[in-house]
Amino acid sequence: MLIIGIAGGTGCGKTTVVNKILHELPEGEVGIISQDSYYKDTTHLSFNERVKINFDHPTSIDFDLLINHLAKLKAGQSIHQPVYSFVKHNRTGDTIFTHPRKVMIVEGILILTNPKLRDMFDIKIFVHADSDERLIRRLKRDIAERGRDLNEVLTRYQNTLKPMHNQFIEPTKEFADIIIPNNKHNTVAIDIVKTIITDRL
Ligand SMILES: Nc1ncnc2c1ncn2[C@@H]1O[C@H](COP(=O)(O)OP(=O)(O)O)[C@@H](O)[C@H]1O
Ligand SMILES: O=c1ccn([C@@H]2O[C@H](COP(=O)(O)O)[C@@H](O)[C@H]2O)c(=O)[nH]1
Repeated sequence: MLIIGIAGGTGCGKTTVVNKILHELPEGEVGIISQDSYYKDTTHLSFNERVKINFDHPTSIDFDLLINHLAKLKAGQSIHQPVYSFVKHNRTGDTIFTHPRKVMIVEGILILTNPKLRDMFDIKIFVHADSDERLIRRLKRDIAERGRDLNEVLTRYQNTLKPMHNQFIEPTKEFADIIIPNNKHNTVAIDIVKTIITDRL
């Protein structure tokens, strides 16, 4: 199994890049693990308490479960990947039965911050987009898909996203084997990643 970690700040285009890689490789050979599925379970908290959580800090992620699940997949076992709701700020209680594949992609803003998880990746990729580009994309996406309004996204960006990005996410760029510039759609980079994956399989 080839395990690929894809990191980068919110809105840089990780999910988009992953979908393009998925599209380029034979069906059934690639599986996806999203870091977002591993936000800590917060069922014991009220909605108002959950809204106050810093979702851009490494402590918000259940890395033990994520590492445990990835190790199981590597050992050939299937897992029940939690499903996360950005609207509820919590796991839904549902799971996706995820089978081991030849290529497993793990994507998320904080996946390169954890040394144990980082060591499990055969290839580490960091997707880069400028902060203004990421903010614009995040605004559009969160309003359209995640039930947010303009004020909420901007306030969270200033108070949490920007400082957390600078403190935790941007520094993990140094661990990357490949940095994909993604201010614009980058088909050349996707082709290169596809070639590297195909060569390693
Ligand atoms: N290179 C790009 N150019 C323009 N828009 C993009 C690009 N990559 C992604 N997007 C858009 O930006 C938004 C955030 O992208 P997404 O892949 O969800 O980012 P991430 O998973 O890193 O948060 C989506 O609406 C997506 O369609
Ligand atoms: O309940 C939640 C959990 C996370 N977020 C935000 O999501 C992004 C990470 O997702 P991307 O797809 O990489 O953008 C992170 O910046 C969190 O702030 C949330 O809004 N609510």
